[in-house]
Amino acid sequence: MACSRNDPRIDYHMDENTRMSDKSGTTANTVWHAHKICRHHREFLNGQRACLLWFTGLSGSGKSTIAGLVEERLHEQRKLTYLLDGDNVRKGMNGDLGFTDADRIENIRRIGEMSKLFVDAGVITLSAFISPFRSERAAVRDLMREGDFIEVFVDAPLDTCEGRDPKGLYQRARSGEIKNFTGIDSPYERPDAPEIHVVNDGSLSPREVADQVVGYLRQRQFI
Ligand SMILES: Nc1ncnc2c1ncn2[C@@H]1O[C@H](COP(=O)(O)OS(=O)(=O)O)[C@@H](OP(=O)(O)O)[C@H]1O
Ligand SMILES: Nc1ncnc2c1ncn2[C@@H]1O[C@H](COP(=O)(O)OP(=O)(O)O)[C@@H](O)[C@H]1O
Repeated sequence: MACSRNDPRIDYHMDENTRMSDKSGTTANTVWHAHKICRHHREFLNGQRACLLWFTGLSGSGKSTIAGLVEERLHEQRKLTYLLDGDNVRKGMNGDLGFTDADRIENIRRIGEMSKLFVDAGVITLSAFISPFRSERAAVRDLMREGDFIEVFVDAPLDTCEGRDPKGLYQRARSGEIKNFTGIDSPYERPDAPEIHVVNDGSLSPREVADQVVGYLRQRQFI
C-alpha cells in the first residue's frame, strides 16, 4: 500500500512531540533532523493508530499477566505491538539500576523515552512497570502527544499481591533481606485519574480484566 504525500489522512507537518526531551541542556548544540518518513507514514503502513498503554501497579498486581493477554488479543487482530516489561528491561538496558527512588526515577525516564520511540515507529506499545511515583508517570504522559498515553492502573490490594508472591519477593522483603520493596518500605502512589482502572483482586479472571482494556481501545477507536 503506497503512502503518497497527497494522502489527506496524513499530517505531514513535523511532529514537535517527536523531539526528545532535554532537561539537562546537554544537547544544546545538536539540531533536530526532520526526516521525510514520519510516524504517520509508519502508522499508515501498519494500518493502525499507535499509542502507549502504561500499566502501573504493585509487584504481583497482575501487570505482566494483563498486559500479555491484551497484547495477545491485539496480535490476533493483526495489530503490531511491543510489550516492555519491568523484569526484562532491567536485565538489559537498565541493568545498571536498582530500586532506590533515584534509580526508579531514571528507570522510568529511560523507559518513557524508549516507549516514545516505539510509538513513533507506529507500534501499539504496552509498558508494564511498577512506576510507583505520580511525577514520573506524569513526565511520561508529557512526553507523549495528547491522547496517546493511556494509563492503566492494575489495582490489587497489597495483601492479595503478597498472597500471590510468585517470586517470593514479598517474603524476602518482610524478612528484611530485600530493602526498598514497593508497598513494604518504599511507597506506591496510586494514580489519581487513570484512563483505565481495573481491579485485579482475583474476583475476575485475568482474561476478563484484559477484556476491559481491549474494550476501552475499541471504544476509543484505537482498534
Ligand atoms: N525492591 C523492589 N521493589 C519492587 N520490585 C522489585 C524490587 N526488587 C526486585 N523487584 C522486581 O523488579 C520488578 C519491578 O521493576 P520495575 O522496573 O517495574 O520497578 S520500578 O518501576 O522502577 O519501580 C518487580 O517485578 P513485578 O513483580 O513484575 O512488578 C520485581 O520482580
Ligand atoms: N485475576 C487474577 N486472578 C488470579 N491470579 C492472578 C490474576 N492476575 C494475575 N494473577 C497471578 O498473580 C501473579 C502476579 O501476576 P504478574 O502479572 O506477574 O504481576 P506483576 O507483573 O504486576 O508483578 C501471577 O502468578 C499471576 O498468574
